[in-house]
Amino acid sequence: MSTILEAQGLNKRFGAVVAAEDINIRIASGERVSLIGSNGAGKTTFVNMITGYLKPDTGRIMLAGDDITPLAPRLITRLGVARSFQIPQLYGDLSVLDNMLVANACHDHKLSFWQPARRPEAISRAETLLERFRLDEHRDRRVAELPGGVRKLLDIAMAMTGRPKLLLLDEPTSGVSADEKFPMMQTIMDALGHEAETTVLFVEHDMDIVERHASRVVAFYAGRIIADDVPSIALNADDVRRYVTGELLQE
Ligand SMILES: Nc1ncnc2c1ncn2[C@@H]1O[C@H](COP(=O)(O)OP(=O)(O)OP(=O)(O)O)[C@@H](O)[C@H]1O
Repeated sequence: MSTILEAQGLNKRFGAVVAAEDINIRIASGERVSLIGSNGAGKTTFVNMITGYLKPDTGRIMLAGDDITPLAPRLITRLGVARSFQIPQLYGDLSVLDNMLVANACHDHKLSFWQPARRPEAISRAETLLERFRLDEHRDRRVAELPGGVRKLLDIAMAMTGRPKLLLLDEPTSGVSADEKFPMMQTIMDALGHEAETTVLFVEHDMDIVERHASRVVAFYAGRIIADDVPSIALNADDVRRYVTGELLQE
């Protein structure tokens, strides 16, 4: 498998806080990688450095062999890195379909008088994604009227309109009830299963979800990677049980 993302020696400090310390990681195309770690461990800092919202103090980030470290976030998005947010960034007054079409047009840079968002091929791609994310029944509803879980699914479906090489999900099921959480994650992973060219990195606190849906786990503590392996090994590592799941007492 070809390497889609490579981080080389990333360091990031905020004053005295070490948010990333010598992060080295290579991710192959098609992997489903879960980023785990307690609050403040450095997961979001890592995600923000990949998307360009934060620049590392030292180190490099390569996307499909190209150095993206100095690039602005919108250029990194254009090269194929998409993300969803803990709090979805949606247009409440527009319909679900129109949110999809705006996301698609923003990705294509084709939103203009001459290239309206409602092009047949854009509508067809949007409808396919809505179906895969089980959002088709909501197609014509105003986003402001939708429950939180549905909005989260829409946010991820919107991120997929441009067929990204790399999709970053920040706690996709946070804020969703325990009953909804597992079916929702299943829907997300089933939908992403149709997009074989997209590699997925997801931040997750629920270890049952990690075990079920990740092909690889990268665990952070105090800005460092303390485990990087398949779930059955990473989740049983002493440092992970000590600093992430709390199963062992901290020394
Ligand atoms: N913009 C910032 N300014 C100052 N400190 C920051 C900033 N962003 C992150 N930090 C600090 O860097 C450390 C790592 O934070 P980060 O948000 O990456 O952790 P996290 O693993 O994503 O945690 P959580 O699970 O709570 O989201 C924390 O100590 C945090 O307070």
